[in-house]
Amino acid sequence: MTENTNESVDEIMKISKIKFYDEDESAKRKDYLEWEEYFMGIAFLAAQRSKDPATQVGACIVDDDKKIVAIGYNGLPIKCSDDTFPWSKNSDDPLKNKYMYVCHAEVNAILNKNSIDVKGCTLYVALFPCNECSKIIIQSRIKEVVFCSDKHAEKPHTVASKRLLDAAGIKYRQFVPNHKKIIIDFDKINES
Ligand SMILES: Nc1ccn([C@H]2C[C@H](O)[C@@H](COP(=O)(O)O)O2)c(=O)n1
Repeated sequence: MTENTNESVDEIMKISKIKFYDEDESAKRKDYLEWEEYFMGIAFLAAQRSKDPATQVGACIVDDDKKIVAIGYNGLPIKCSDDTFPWSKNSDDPLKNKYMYVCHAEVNAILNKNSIDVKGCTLYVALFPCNECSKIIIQSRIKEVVFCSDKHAEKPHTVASKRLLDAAGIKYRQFVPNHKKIIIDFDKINES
């Protein structure tokens, strides 16, 4: 009985290693994007839609089946013209700065979801979420945040944000890419 079982395990192991092709000539491509690079790449691509001249942020929300359920980037609310509201950040008059008006990428992604909800999903975002976004991340029951940059780690809005996420038991971790750059070349498809 034991012998038979071991034999079948050996058989399965052999079958799982069978290659139906010549290894050198037809193996799969090696420098494909890992899932996390793909999701963060989508977030960075979405950021290119942002009209903010200083900082473009994108977010991509993914469910447990690795399906993208939401994408967003930082921008003005619907019907608030990109050409009417200010994009500056250093005016002494707060009403002349963008901060009063811009919706953050994370919030836009959550509001634009194409699923019923984002419960249990993972949020990929270029910049660590601020405290206001974290409140909404928590309330929408996102389970994990993967961020690229934490360049505002010392600022109160990031410190507060981490306190909120920690209290709510939401995990967050920094994205570690294999590829430092992803290039989109619209001409490449015409090659070979
Ligand atoms: N997690 C974040 C952080 C920032 N944003 C947006 C909000 C502004 O449009 C811009 C930040 O402006 P800055 O002061 O860096 O010029 O990025 C976001 O969407 N998500």
